[in-house]
Amino acid sequence: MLASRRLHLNTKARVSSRRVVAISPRAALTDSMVQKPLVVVGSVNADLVLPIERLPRPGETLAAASIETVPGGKGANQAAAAARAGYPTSFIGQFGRDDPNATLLRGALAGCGVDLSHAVDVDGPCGTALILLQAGGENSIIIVGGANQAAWQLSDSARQLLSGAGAVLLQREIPESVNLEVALLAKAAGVPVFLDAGGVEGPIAPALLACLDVLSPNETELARLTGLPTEGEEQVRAAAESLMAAGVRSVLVKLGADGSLLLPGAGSEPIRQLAIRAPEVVDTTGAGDCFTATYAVAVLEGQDAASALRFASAAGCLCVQRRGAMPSLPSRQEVEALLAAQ
Ligand SMILES: Nc1ncnc2c1ncn2[C@@H]1O[C@H](COP(=O)(O)OP(=O)(O)OP(=O)(O)O)[C@@H](O)[C@H]1O
Repeated sequence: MLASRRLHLNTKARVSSRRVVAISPRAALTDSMVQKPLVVVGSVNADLVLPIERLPRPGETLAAASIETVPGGKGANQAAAAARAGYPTSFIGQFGRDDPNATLLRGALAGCGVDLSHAVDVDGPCGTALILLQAGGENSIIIVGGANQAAWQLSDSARQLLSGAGAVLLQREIPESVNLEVALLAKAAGVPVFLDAGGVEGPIAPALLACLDVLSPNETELARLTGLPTEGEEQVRAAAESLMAAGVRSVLVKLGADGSLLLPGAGSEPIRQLAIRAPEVVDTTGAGDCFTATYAVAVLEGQDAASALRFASAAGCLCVQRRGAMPSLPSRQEVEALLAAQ
């Protein structure tokens, strides 16, 4: 989360945004789907985290205080978040066959309860992110796509899983052609498609936009995707509406400590959810992944849009109070306890 991209909302906007409109986000998400798994197709990375005072200048060598390898990647984070939230979740992704980090990554996902039976091993390294964590909290990140960007071939069993899923959740850290293939397959089977806009920064192809039931950008991604300003709630809403005009069914904008804004669908009023106040913000890494995934879980469970937003906000609030991405994902019990305390 970039501090500079946060909205400055006026009081009027905040008050009016508290209005709750009970509406089912998607007619397709009926009770009969509750037991069908959420299938996350996406990236998995080994995050190499190096705390440093500042970035080295060209030709300069600096010492890092430590190096830590932690599981990450938007696909893996989102799969882990959904599973931790108590929903049956499968992950379709690619691990580097000869990369020792693959064991760590598989173990972390399995430990969160994610079904990995449709994940595959490919030649080469795992996706890897070198995270230069500077004093003051700023991150500079270099990504090696590795297995995430290698050739993908969806197996027949993976296709079957996707066709019978409760919903499919995508991000933008694997080839966009794979996202399109999966989205088309899901759409043909009547399976709702969620896309978190995080990852590659380019435009989304119209054919992919037309498959999306839920597109979830943060306001920076929203501005880049639409070419429109997103400096205040009205601008965010207008930019989100332009995505709906391009064929997306609903848009869920993440606004960091300012909460979120959902445009549930044509003819339905936007729903503004304020963030649940975190007593201490330790690390916002992964909050967006946690939010999108837990929103998908709540929708799959049949919660109405306003309840689903509150559920995801509680999960996001808990996530920012702990360090790391995957290690900070809250359990179902923690989310429910926080909601009960509101
Ligand atoms: N400081 C905070 N306090 C409480 N809740 C927060 C805070 N930051 C984020 N959240 C919750 O998490 C949600 C997602 O966070 P955010 O908007 O930062 O996503 P993001 O920009 O995609 O994050 P990232 O890229 O860091 O994963 C917010 O909509 C909010 O509900």
